[in-house]
Amino acid sequence: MAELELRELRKTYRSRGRPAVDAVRGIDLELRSGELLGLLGPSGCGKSTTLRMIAGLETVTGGDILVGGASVVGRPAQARNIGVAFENYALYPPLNVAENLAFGLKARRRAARGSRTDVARKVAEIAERVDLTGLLQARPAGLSSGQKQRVALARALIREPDVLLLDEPLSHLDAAQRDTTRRELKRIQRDLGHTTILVTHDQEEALSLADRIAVMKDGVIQQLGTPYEIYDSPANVFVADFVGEPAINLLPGISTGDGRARLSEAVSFALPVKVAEGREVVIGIRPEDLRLAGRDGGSGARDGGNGGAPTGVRARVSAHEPLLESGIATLALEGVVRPLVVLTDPEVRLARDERVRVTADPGLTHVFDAETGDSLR
Ligand SMILES: Nc1ncnc2c1ncn2[C@@H]1O[C@H](COP(=O)(O)OP(=O)(O)OP(=O)(O)O)[C@@H](O)[C@H]1O
Repeated sequence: MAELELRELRKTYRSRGRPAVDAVRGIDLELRSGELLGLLGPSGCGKSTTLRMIAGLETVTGGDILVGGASVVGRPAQARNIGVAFENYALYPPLNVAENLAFGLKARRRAARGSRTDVARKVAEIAERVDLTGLLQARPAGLSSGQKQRVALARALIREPDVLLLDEPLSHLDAAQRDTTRRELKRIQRDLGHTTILVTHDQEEALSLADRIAVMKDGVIQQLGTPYEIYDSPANVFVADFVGEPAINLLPGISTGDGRARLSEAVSFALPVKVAEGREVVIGIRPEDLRLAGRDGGSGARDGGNGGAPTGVRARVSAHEPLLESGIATLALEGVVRPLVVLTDPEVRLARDERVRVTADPGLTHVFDAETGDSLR
């Protein structure tokens, strides 16, 4: 049985004098027990609305939410046993860390008739787990962003929720803190085994933390899969473009019918699948999947070898930015409007206007229908 299940979940915001907004348009999701699912998408795609409906902070327009097989729709937030750690921490400034952690528990203790020592023991336990023991007497104002984040997480965890919801948990942290906190978050989630949804617009966060990722756009899940599936086999142009840094090259072309797509008179690339002649496509090639094959100006404008002739598509260097781990070259292809971005080895140095050749492995090339944007692989 799925620990958390969303069935055809919908939300339409209606406010007087303004057009209705379909924020979530019928999404289906099933989370296994202990799974961490990343809900990834651009601002306004409906991530927070989905999270708020699960938490019980927003009404549901249609569909169902099941926790442990039972519907929670209509139940107030306090009755759902769902832990939420919000982006803005929502800590109580006059209370110290221990009191902030105890706050949610105390309300429950009254209901469950738990003892005062139970609360103190739980606070100490969870503080130890998330490395807050030395800060229990501190007030929120005196904490760093990373520490506040850990308090917010601990407060969500202390109630031993069935489901944990994390809303942009790393967004206020600087790069160094983000790295450490990300690792800690993963460890804590693994250790405690909570079924978790992590909402983020940051692909790196989703790719590194999540067991599976649901990519969302305009209130619809575009693709659900493991980070590898999302990255290696994007379902459409949107997912391909949203996931990957630097972004995938997306180049319009026309299928020649013999396994290639023509981008211009001079340039064609091999396709991973056969596509009918004349069909308009978009070719997707990730910058790291392109190789510089040579630095001469000879003839031949096809990728792949053909009997000793120079291989690769001819290109001219528009810019090259050598970086520590790899460089980024921007190339111009003859007759092609869009630039081609290629990752280069760290030792490579390219001059502006230098002529090079570039090859793509058809096995790593993506092809999409130009009209629908859907993958044809
Ligand atoms: N209370 C509201 N009333 C009307 N429209 C709303 C309300 N809350 C959100 N929306 C709209 O619903 C859509 C989805 O918003 P939501 O906040 O869920 O997106 P999001 O993906 O979480 O974006 P962000 O990352 O910016 O928070 C947006 O078009 C937004 O403007």
